Amino acid sequence: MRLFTPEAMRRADERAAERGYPTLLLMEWAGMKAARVYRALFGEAPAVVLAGKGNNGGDGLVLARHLLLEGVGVRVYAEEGQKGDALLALKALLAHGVEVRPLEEASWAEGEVLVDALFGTGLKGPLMGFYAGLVERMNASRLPILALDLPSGLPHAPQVRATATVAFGGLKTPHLFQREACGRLFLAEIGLPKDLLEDSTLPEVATLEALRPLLPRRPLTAHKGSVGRVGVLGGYRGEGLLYAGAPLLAALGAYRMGAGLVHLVLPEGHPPSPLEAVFHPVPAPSLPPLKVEALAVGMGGGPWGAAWALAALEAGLPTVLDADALTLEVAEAYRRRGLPAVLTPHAGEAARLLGTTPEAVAGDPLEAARALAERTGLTVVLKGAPTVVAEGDRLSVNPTGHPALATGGTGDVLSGAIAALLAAGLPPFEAARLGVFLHGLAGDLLAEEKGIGLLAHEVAEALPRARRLLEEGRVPMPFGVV
Ligand SMILES: NC(=O)C1=CN([C@@H]2O[C@H](COP(=O)(O)OP(=O)(O)OC[C@H]3O[C@@H](n4cnc5c(N)ncnc54)[C@H](O)[C@@H]3O)[C@@H](O)[C@H]2O)[C@H](O)CC1
Ligand SMILES: [K+]
Repeated sequence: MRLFTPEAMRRADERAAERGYPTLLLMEWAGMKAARVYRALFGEAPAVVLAGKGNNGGDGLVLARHLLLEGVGVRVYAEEGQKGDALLALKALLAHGVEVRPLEEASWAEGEVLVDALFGTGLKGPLMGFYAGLVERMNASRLPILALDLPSGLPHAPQVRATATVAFGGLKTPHLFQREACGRLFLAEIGLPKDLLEDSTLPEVATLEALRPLLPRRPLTAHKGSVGRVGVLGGYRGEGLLYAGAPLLAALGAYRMGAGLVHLVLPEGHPPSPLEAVFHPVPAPSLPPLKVEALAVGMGGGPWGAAWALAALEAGLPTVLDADALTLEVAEAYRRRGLPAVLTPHAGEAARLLGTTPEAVAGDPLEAARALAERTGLTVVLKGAPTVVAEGDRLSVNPTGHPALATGGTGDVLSGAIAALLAAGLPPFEAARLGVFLHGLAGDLLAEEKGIGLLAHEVAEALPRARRLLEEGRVPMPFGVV
């Protein structure tokens, strides 16, 4: 599945029109499907439709007609000046004898549901004046709001804070990156030809269908040396012992993602855990002989982070570079050796590597991940909500994951999990997408059971369940499809 920018969606629309597809049909399906979602969420509750003069407003006028036909009370306030399909939608509604009042008179009462059909993908710049005021009044009303296509105002502020949003045709960037404003998310298929939705120049939204075939198969004859062994190099022994748990959590992540054996290379005196690992205490960052197929490097390394990474380079293996191993010098060394390496920065680390601010990275994570992949020539996992995976000109946005994952050590578990998939033979882009998806799903499963307050080792423990759900094709979609 692809992630659209408003421009890309408009392009798909235009190409359908060029082929002779009547765009009024798209609007009819959009309004009809949105009315279906409305009924499922709000039943018989009366609607107040607030419609702009563009096609987003047109969708709202179609929805109003469908609700009316189903016997739901509807009051419509619309801006003047409809053209094209939106004008036809207005005429169809008026033919039913509905009174359409000026938007300036919009008011509502307890028990009603607001339908936000003010602006969709055609919005240019932030809302001001009357529209900003209207959106603020809608949000202050405390009534449920169903947003059509996009909560009006997105991607800027102010914006409608919707109870639910129905995306038409495809998900657009704000649906995943400004999720909070969207409430419950639904994706409505509106009849666009499928090939127009499969534009390979657009980022991917990672789905069950795309990731399931990547899961490494485990034959009956498997043994611990045949399913992928991982080496974890990290930890620091100097002034204080920082993040002593980090490499141990990476080892857990690797084991729970199916590694046959995990070797832990740690500073002498480091607590040895988990019991299942093979320990290699060393006085300073170095690479003992290891029989492994992939490495995870840097966790808890502190001032030793880059030294661990440069020592690990000699193994010539696929490697996950995390935390303190994330420097431009290290990335350049891996690129020059032509080694498949996966960098796993959060926004702060990515900003440091790109020479910008964490706010700039958080403001456009797709672009930041792409730029970092270009700058380093490596695979980048930019951790966030949502996490973005970038390699060359490929971008993948991960739809799983829960705010409960925002806790110490979950990133270390992720690095170990990706290393296990590299060790099992997956190429870096595939290992990263699959690891990120399952790690997020493990968080979703746990958060549903326990709520906020997860521990990173519990996320590792939930990885096998996430993997099984994916294997069986039973991963719940993070959005409804109508
Ligand atoms: N996905 C699809 O294939 C389909 C989507 N549909 C819907 O159409 C809208 C996009 O419609 P468009 O007419 O291009 O734009 P809008 O309705 O979002 O708004 C245009 C309207 O707004 C004015 N405007 C722009 N910026 C501002 C601003 N900052 N302040 C005030 N006014 C502004 C502009 O002048 C226009 O008048 C899409 O989201 C879907 O909902 C189709 O229905 C079917 C196919
Ligand atoms: K809208």
